[in-house]
Amino acid sequence: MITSTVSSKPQPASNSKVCIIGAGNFGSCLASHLGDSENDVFMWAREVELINHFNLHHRNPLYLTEHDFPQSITAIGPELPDKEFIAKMDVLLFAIPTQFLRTNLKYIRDNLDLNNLPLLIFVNKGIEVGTHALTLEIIVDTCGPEIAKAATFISGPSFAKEIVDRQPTSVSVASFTESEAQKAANLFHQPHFRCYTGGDPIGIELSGALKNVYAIASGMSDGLGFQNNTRAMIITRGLAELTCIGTAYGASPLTFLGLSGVGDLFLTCSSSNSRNYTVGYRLGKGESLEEIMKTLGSVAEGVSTTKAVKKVIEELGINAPIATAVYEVLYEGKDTKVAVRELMELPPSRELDLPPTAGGPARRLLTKLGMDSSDLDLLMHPRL
Ligand SMILES: NC(=O)C1=CN([C@@H]2O[C@H](COP(=O)(O)OP(=O)(O)OC[C@H]3O[C@@H](n4cnc5c(N)ncnc54)[C@H](O)[C@@H]3O)[C@@H](O)[C@H]2O)C=CC1
Ligand SMILES: O=C(CO)COP(=O)(O)O
Repeated sequence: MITSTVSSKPQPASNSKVCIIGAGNFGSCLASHLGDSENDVFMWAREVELINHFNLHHRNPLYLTEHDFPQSITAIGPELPDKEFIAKMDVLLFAIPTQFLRTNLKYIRDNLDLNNLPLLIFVNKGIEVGTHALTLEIIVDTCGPEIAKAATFISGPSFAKEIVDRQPTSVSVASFTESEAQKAANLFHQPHFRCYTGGDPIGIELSGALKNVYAIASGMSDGLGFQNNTRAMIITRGLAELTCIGTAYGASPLTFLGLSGVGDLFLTCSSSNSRNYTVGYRLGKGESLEEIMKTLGSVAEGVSTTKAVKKVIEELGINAPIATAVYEVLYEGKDTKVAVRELMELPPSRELDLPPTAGGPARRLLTKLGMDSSDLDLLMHPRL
């Protein structure tokens, strides 16, 4: 396992000071989860009305509106936390959509002290449009390699609403710095919430981002009126595509069999509680993407990620027909029924073929992180 040279704080115990950047469905869900176990939680929001309402009523007026939040949470904002505030935090957790992360990190970078770094956790599931960068790369670009190596990623089948209802849930937690992943796992662990640690942050990031694209495909199929066989086909072929893209990228194929991979793929492809599934379902019913986006009321990362994935697939020279079909429906106006017919008319092919040459994008990312090619072997064959 690779280690970072930043000097991070010791294991946060309960009574840790946690600052969550983002007060949407997942940010406020995690604030509630961590507030439940006696941490001092500060939840940053952009919306002044949300902050005032939350501090008065311990309810979020915009997201998870029925939930009573623990008294130990204080809403802060709309200015991002300053250096003095961050210096007091044991944990800084980012729960905002991927497309807004770079701007916010650029600001926060100047307020981070490398000699007294809080545990940094990222839970967003997407790929940046334009750069097609993973979150790890956004962190290297904005905060430098040492902070990126210490960053920890949490991903897996975890609807916000079900976590606050204390439904038994498990997630994957990965970092290049094992001790940071372990700290995050200990922090989040509760009787209804289990964490499994691993050393393939690139793999868990790719699975979290890509499953959203297949959730759109699955929703589309259900919206068109197809039934269980078709959904099972999309989930299974989606897993094959996802594993193929991820392996060519430089992640471990085994990661895609974990909670962040098949676990989250299965969840979001089969539930109308998923926003990405819902986007697909409504497209299948004939609504326009524009109308859906205007009325969804919450982020569906798969919509922007599909654009970035198209670039990744092209660069890798990978055949990913389902992701390509989703792109054509979302961005080239292809009719959903035509997309399905074309997919079904593809010639027979081998069921599972992992790409022979692997690892270009991951190798470039590791170079940015100051790691070498032997680290890629570690990444592709990690101790999961
Ligand atoms: N909702 C869920 O069950 C889960 C969500 N996630 C991931 O967490 C991330 C956040 O998702 P949600 O909280 O569900 O989204 P949401 O749509 O419920 O909330 C988005 C939050 O981001 C904030 N935001 C919007 N634009 C911003 C900007 N320019 N700068 C800073 N903040 C901005 C909004 O004010 C809001 O607080 C996404 O990447 C999502 O895929 C991951 C696991 C589960
Ligand atoms: O990632 C999620 C649950 O694990 C949430 O999925 P949606 O963003 O599609 O709602």
